[in-house]
Amino acid sequence: MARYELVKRSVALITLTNPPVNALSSPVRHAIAKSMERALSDPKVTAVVICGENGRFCGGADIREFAGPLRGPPLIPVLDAIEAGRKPVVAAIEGVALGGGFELALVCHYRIAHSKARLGLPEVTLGILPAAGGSQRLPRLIGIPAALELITTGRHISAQEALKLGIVDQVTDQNACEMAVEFALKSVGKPLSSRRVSMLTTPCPPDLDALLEAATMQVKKKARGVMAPLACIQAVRAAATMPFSKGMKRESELMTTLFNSGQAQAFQYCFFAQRTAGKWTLPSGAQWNNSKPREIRSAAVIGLGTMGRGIVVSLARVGISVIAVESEKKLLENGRQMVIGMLERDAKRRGVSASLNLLNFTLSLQDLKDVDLVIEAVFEDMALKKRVFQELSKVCRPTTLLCTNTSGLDVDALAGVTNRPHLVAGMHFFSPAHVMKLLEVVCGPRSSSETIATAMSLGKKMGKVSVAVGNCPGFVGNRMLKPYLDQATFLLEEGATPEQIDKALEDFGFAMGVFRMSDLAGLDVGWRVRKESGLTGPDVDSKNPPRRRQGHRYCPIPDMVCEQGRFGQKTGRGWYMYDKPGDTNAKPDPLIQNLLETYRSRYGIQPRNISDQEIIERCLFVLANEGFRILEDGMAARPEDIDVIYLFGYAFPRHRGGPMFYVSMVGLERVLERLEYYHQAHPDVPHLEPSALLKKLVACGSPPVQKWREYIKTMHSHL
Ligand SMILES: CCCCCCCCCCCCCC(=O)CC(=O)SCCNC(=O)CCNC(=O)[C@H](O)C(C)(C)COP(=O)(O)OP(=O)(O)OC[C@H]1O[C@@H](n2cnc3c(N)ncnc32)[C@H](O)[C@@H]1OP(=O)(O)O
Ligand SMILES: NC(=O)C1=CN([C@@H]2O[C@H](COP(=O)(O)OP(=O)(O)OC[C@H]3O[C@@H](n4cnc5c(N)ncnc54)[C@H](O)[C@@H]3O)[C@@H](O)[C@H]2O)C=CC1
Repeated sequence: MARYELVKRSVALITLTNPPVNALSSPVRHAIAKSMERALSDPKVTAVVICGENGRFCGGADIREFAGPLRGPPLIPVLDAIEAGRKPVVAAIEGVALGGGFELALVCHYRIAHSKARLGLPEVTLGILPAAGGSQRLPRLIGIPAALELITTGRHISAQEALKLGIVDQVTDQNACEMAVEFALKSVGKPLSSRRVSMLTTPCPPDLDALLEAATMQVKKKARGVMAPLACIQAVRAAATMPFSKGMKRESELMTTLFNSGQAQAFQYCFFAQRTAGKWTLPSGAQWNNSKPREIRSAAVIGLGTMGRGIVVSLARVGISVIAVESEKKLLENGRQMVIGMLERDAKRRGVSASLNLLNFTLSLQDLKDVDLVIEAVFEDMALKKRVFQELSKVCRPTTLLCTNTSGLDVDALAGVTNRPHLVAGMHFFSPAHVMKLLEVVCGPRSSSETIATAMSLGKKMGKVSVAVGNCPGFVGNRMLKPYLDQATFLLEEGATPEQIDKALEDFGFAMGVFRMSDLAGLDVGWRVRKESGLTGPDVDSKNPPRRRQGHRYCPIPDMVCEQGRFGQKTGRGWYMYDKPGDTNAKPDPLIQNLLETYRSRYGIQPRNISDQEIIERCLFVLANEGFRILEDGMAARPEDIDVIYLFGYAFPRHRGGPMFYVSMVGLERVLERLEYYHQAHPDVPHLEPSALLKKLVACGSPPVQKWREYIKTMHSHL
């Protein structure tokens, strides 16, 4: 877990050896403590260098250990002993120094970093704070404003920035370990007291209170209801106002509170869920570690509308040459200008040059003969998409992968019109496609393992979090969204207002409630889908009983809003009103209140007071209930995949862990009981009926979410 060697006759070289990231597990902490004791007591040793094996200094605490009781030596005394030692200790930072790894570097007397190294205190992203002295030492080393920013955001910084801030003493392009040994030899005999960061006085700005207040306002606005950044600010205040030992006590108290809050568990669950999601499997036994992806050098995107443009940008910025196709000259020119503008802005932001030379624009599918992969993003119209796929099948070479960005149509039906159904899959991006991190990779029953491996790997290359899902209407994310949206509108019928529902969801942690979000996305999109699926329209409305469609309860209020030309922010009116089209500042609209009152009185609905608790339960329990059905149907492999989809595609608050983790924390028994209650009250809403899997899990004693997979015995697994 750590190797000890004597180099240059007098330098003890301690190498952390815990792949893949040299995390500070219990055996590693033990090995560091023992190695330091040995180095400090050996008269031959005049200096010490600490480094990590395989070019990675240290990725911090072993996060898996947070789930159990502390074993082995605690980290703080191990670190204190390094700092207090009478021989100079140099950290040789290659790869990463994160969290506890950064704190380990901070107790060393000198820090040498490789130019490609990245440093940071990402604890806040795990729902905790740097509690091995990081919150107390960093402000002493670099001052309050810089430390506050790094600790409250968890941002990773480059070696160059670390040098500028005074965190590292030297940056090198050569072997950092060898440089550190040379450096250590030169530092022998120099006084160490000024190198012990805990002994420094925190440089305290005169406007400390105002600074901390501004930081508090900022994190409250950015991360509603999240405790960790606020605790980080309090810890930094302690570093500014207390002696080191008292500050350490405060740091530990704050850590204990966070550890016991439930939020830390949610964040840590998210960390592992994100990594688990990449580990896809297919019923054939093919999976992530036994299937080889193809290399994609060239691609084509068909349709340069909202989605196509972002997809072109996502591909081009990772060096893939793209042919973009439109149906008309004017649309092609418009799309071209939009894509170039987006790529230029993106490149400027990242400080690189825009890869415009990778782009080609055309009106003819004939130009796609030689591309490795195609992503179709034309209108959501099955007949049109089938025509495009038939044409592609004729034009593209037989090995070209054909993917669709459909948000919910049958991918296998598209595969069926081609001469290569095994090379067809869904690549479902989220809007805006060059910004949103989620990619649902839709595995049709005939998609080959190579096709899925390639789509997943291309997603990763584009910086997306890719999740493999089965082929069912709406796939995973949009399939779950429908019952959630339905509940929100049913609550409007029953007496709630858009503002009240949004506030309840925003207090829960969503950055935007469902109605504000719908105004941003555009209400016409859903309206078109409802019209196309026969749920609304003059013909349908006149032939169906009011407030019922296809045998179930139906709320026509969203259609009525659209009929008034209220499509959301873009028209300056939607569920809210805006000063002008395109404005983002949503204000309650008396016309919507009127519409709701008239509607209720027309149907004889007596409005009632609806509590925030009911809003949260009905919207979110029904969301998770559909998630259980998706697991039963085998359309998602595990609850973690559903949570990742909601975290990255629908901005579910991370401190709640995702819909499935959230209900597991509420308690499955309680969720079942409330769904039964609401279903009894609304028997014409089938989505409220508790799913068989939820009932089964409760009957089996409500196991933790990580164990649900053992209980999901699907008849027809699609993944
Ligand atoms: C009642 C309680 C009271 C409490 C009292 C208070 C006293 C407490 C005192 C001391 C506490 C000390 C706490 C501490 O030290 C805090 C920390 O250090 S928290 C950890 C901070 N570090 C991080 O957040 C880094 C996380 N990792 C990453 O960001 C990336 O993995 C990294 C950039 C390092 C590498 O990225 P990449 O190459 O893309 O690889 P992967 O991300 O895919 O990871 C590969 C593999 O490794 C696993 N892994 C990564 N980091 C860790 C880790 N820190 N611990 C465990 N495992 C880790 C990752 O899961 C992957 O494995 P899979 O099997 O694929 O999942
Ligand atoms: N808008 C969204 O938020 C999301 C949409 N999607 C899906 O992405 C696809 C595209 O959606 P949007 O970009 O929103 O639609 P859009 O209407 O903005 O763009 C579609 C584009 O396709 C072009 N097009 C139509 N037929 C064509 C043809 N034969 N050849 C070349 N170009 C053609 C149109 O001219 C138009 O520019 C749909 O399947 C949609 O369901 C998926 C995720 C999110």
